[in-house]
Amino acid sequence: MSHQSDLIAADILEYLKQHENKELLRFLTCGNVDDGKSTLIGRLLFDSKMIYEDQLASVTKDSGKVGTTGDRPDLALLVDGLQAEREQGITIDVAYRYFSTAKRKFIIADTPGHEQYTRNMATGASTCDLAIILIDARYGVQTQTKRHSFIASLLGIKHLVVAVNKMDLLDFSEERFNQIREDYLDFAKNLNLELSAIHFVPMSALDGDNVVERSTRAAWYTGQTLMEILESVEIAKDKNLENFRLPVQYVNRPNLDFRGFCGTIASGIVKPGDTIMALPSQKTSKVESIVTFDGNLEEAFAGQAVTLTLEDEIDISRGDVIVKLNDLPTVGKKLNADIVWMTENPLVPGKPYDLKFASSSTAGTVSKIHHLVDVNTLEQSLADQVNLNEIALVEVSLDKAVPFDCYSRIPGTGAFIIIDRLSNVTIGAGMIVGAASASDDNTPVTAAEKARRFNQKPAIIAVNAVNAEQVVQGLDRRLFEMGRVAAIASNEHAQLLKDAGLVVLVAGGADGADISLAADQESLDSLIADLQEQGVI
Ligand SMILES: Nc1nc2c(ncn2[C@@H]2O[C@H](COP(=O)(O)OP(=O)(O)OP(=O)(O)O)[C@@H](O)[C@H]2O)c(=O)[nH]1
Repeated sequence: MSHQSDLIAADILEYLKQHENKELLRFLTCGNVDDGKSTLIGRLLFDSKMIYEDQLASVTKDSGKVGTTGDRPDLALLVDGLQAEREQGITIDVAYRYFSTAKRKFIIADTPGHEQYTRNMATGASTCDLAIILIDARYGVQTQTKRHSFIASLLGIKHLVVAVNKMDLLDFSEERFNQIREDYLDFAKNLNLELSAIHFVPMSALDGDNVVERSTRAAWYTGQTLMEILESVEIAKDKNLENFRLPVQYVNRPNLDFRGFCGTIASGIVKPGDTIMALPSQKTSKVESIVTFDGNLEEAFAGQAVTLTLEDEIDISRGDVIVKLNDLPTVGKKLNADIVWMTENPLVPGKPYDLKFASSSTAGTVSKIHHLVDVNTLEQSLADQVNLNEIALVEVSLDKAVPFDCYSRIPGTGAFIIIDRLSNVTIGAGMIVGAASASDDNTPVTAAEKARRFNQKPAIIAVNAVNAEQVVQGLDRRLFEMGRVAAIASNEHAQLLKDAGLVVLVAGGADGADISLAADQESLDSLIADLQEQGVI
């Protein structure tokens, strides 16, 4: 639903244009049962005039019968459609509500509390920019508050609003508010959160103090109201514009003359002329054009849905990732990740699962549980299995090497889901912490460390032989196994790679080949020995 605007009557096209260009903020609300979550959402909608009159009339009528607010409309009933379904036992993991104000568009992820909280919250939070953590001012920071905050930090939510609610019951005591803020900050310093990005707001969702309208009862509070925060918190700079990653969702080939790779840019910026590499094939080319519905773009960045066309006919399929040549993700078979377990059957090390990454799917196992994290106390403990709603740091071993990033840097290519092979249901979600090397399996190797190593001694293989594809596939595997990333390039791009300061070996073929090789194991071994001798790998 959208706010009322005079422009709707005066110039509907202009209104629609403005609306389309408004920034979208996704947030989620979390709190204990009865902290006032439904009342708060109802109040946000009501005070921003996003309730239709007939809805209000019906809520007012129902309030007398089933509400908890006497003869005032019980705004919690606005959020009741969901509740009714819950009571009928229909499982709804996350409900999304949409609204807009003159400044922004909003999506609220509303997750039911109760026993399955971790799973639900992880699902709702994974795409959110901001989380509202509700605290009942009478009870202060509770175990649940800590749990929600931990999950929010794990999922990389950058902005938190701690809504200290029901302040009307405590006469808007400044002292109580400050105490809660201190308690919360004391706990939050152990989390991966920027403390200065945490907002605290004293409010009464029931009476509307500091939700949309400024409270007259808390004159001591000079900060923003909740709505002011939601409308102004800076989220544009949360986007990673440094590391280009385009997971390919679809290959558009309407006729023989056009081949475009479509997807939503997970991070970074791309321009025509950029040299790119497709993973896992490691073929390189240059961006020819960035095509969108509204015409070609001079550049595109994180969050935009685009179609790239390339200068060369290279083979890229759905599930591949397009990256820039000078900024590659880690490619490997072992990684460390925080995982949230989402099903009754516990996670057991060694059991085969299917794992789905932004770019590709593969079979694999959890090879080691480093430790469980108690979501309430943040304490770590050893365990031989992970149960429903538990969170653990684990090592994952994959059947084939996949490209990946650290979740904290690039969530789009730093997350994966674990799928049950029989039921095809998602049973876990993982946030990648870094690569895990086979030789040093106790110490996580971060993606940055891996990149550093890679940059020191890159091994780029350029090929033009007829059977080179086959050869390089074998070579790739060996290089991956040795913890090195190799790249395949056409000869044309070999020069580009050289210009970029990378080591280039031209394998096979005639023109100017440094090394020629055939597709047999012996040649492969000798090539590897050569590379090792030269210190390339
Ligand atoms: N005094 C006071 N009561 C409030 C306030 N906010 C909510 N309440 C009351 O607290 C009770 C619980 O509110 P809800 O909004 O239903 O709480 P909830 O967190 O959504 O609870 P669940 O939907 O059960 O998860 C209701 O009786 C509300 O009227 C507030 O700011 N002040």
